[in-house]
Amino acid sequence: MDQEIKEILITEEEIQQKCKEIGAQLTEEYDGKFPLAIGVLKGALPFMADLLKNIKTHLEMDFMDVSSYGGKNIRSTGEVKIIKDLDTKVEGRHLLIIEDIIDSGQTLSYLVDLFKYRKAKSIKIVTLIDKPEGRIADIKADIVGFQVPNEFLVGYGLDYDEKYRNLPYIGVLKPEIYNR
Ligand SMILES: O=P(O)(O)OC[C@H]1O[C@H](OP(=O)(O)OP(=O)(O)O)[C@H](O)[C@@H]1O
Ligand code: HPA
Ligand SMILES: [Mg+2]
Repeated sequence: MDQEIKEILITEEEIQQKCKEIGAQLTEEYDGKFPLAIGVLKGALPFMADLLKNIKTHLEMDFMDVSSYGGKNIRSTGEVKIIKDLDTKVEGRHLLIIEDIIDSGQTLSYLVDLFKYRKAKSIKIVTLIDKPEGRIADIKADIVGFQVPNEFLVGYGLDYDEKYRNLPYIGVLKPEIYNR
C-alpha cells in the first residue's frame, strides 16, 4: 500500500500533535455546553476518534453518512446523498461538525443548511484538511488543521475507490493509480 503513495504530505506525528492542539482549544470552547459532535462518515472516522480523545469535557457523539464522490471519482458529483441520518435531535444543540477534508465545500454546505433548518443553537466546523483551491460552495471551517494544495489526497480517512483510509498519514497518490 505505501508504495502506491508518491509523497507523504502530513505525517502521523503531525496529525497526532494537531489533534492535541485542537482538542485543547475545543475543551475550553465547549466546557459546560455538552455539544453534539457529528462525524461525517466515512472519511471523518480516524480524525474524529483521535480528536475526541483530546476533548476533555462532556460531549455526545453522533454520525451522519453522506457521499458525493463515490467509486473512482476524484471530483465531487455535486450531489450529496444521505446514506445515514443522525439519531439525535439537533434543535437547540451546539453542534461540532467533524470532517476530514473540505474540498469543493458542497458536502458541508449541504449539512450546514440542513442543521440550520433543524434549528441548531450553534454550528462549528472542524476539519483536519482544507483545500481552498477546490472550493465551489461558499463555506469556511471554524478550525482547520492543515491547508493543502490542490492535489488528490489519500490516507487517514481519505479514500480512493474506498482504499487507503487506513493509512496513518496523509499522502498524494501516484497518478498512475487513478489513471489506469
Ligand atoms: O468538500 P467536498 O468536495 O464536498 O468534499 C469533502 C467530502 O468528500 C469526502 O467524502 P465522500 O463523499 O467521498 O464520502 P466518504 O467520506 O465516505 O469518502 C470527504 O470525506 C468529505 O466529506
Ligand atoms: O483529495 C481528496 N481525497 C479523497 N477524498 C476527497 N474528497 C474530497 N477531496 C478529496
Ligand atoms: Mg470519499
